[in-house]
Amino acid sequence: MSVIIAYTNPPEHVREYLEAEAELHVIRPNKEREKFMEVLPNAEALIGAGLPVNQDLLDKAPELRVVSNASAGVDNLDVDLLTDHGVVVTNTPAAVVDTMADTMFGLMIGASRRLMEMHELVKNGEWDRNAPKEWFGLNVHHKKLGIIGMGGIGKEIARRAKEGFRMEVSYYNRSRHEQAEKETGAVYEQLDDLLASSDVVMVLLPLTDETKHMLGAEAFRKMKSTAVFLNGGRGSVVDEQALITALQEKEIFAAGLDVFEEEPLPSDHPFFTMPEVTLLPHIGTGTVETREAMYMEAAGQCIKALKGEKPEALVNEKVWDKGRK
Ligand SMILES: NC(=O)C1=CN([C@@H]2O[C@H](COP(=O)(O)OP(=O)(O)OC[C@H]3O[C@@H](n4cnc5c(N)ncnc54)[C@H](OP(=O)(O)O)[C@@H]3O)[C@@H](O)[C@H]2O)C=CC1
Ligand SMILES: O=CC(=O)O
Repeated sequence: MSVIIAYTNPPEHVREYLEAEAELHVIRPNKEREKFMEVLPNAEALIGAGLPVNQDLLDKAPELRVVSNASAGVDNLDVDLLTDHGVVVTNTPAAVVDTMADTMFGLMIGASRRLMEMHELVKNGEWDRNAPKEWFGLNVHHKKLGIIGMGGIGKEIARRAKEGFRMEVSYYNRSRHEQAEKETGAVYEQLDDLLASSDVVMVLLPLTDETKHMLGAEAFRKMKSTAVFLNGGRGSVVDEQALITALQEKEIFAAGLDVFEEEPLPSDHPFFTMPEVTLLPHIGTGTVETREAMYMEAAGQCIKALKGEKPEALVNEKVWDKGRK
């Protein structure tokens, strides 16, 4: 079995695991184009994060049977196309959950309490008096959290918000998840109701044709003027220009973002001059332990699929029942 891992320096135990199971090629496709093109024709599996896999790549990889994304999001892949070609797609939903929940709480407190603004102010030597009221933020505890996208991450956040922060939690999702409601105490609401009543609106949606720009001007107009808006899903789920306008017009209080329509952010982006926006560099899962766990999960799922065993994190269920290569 020939496996490509598209990564600069995979963790040693991941490399050892894969080498014991397959002929492994460690390649950075963008930097080692020639080497990548050389091994693609025989590659049966591709492990990577954010690597676009489209018709062009498929044409060059006729033996490809598995694409294992070392991320929860799969918007870099044309999943329908891969399914049509009988290629199994997997991702890493288990490894990301807890660290993403940590990140979102960091963003929630950071944006609500204006922590980054205060940090800059102290570092700039502007703390020369008792903190005046103009520096105050908003409470998080006992407030209402509205989660949009009640998947693995949303569920963990709901649980912690209820138990740890004593928040009232509601959620909006494509389908209602009664089991998650029982487990976390979160309540299902229609999107408009959630937007109008939440103190913190948190987006954890995947990017798909349906979710692109799902949160736009109309959504921001419905929110409280004290609302804090957070996005940890994908940048393009939000109409960024509409968010900028909503913040400038003070339709909402603040925003905390880990993901953007264009990444990295272009140097002239309006967010850079907006103190009410807390920015992270798409680092929701960026801890040493979790990145390693993501690559290990991706490697495990990949080898399982190559051996014909059904992976737990199968993205394209359809391919398993019919026409898998
Ligand atoms: N910032 C970062 O570093 C990270 C970002 N992410 C992002 O977070 C996303 C969510 O991750 P995760 O919780 O693991 O994913 P899940 O697949 O577990 O959850 C996604 C949820 O979104 C819901 N959903 C999908 N489409 C719609 C829609 N059109 N309208 C309403 N709800 C919808 C799904 O509903 P249903 O149950 O009906 O399918 C599901 O409950 C990832 O796809 C990724 O983009 C993930 C990890 C790290
Ligand atoms: O953005 C990261 C992911 O896991 O998805």
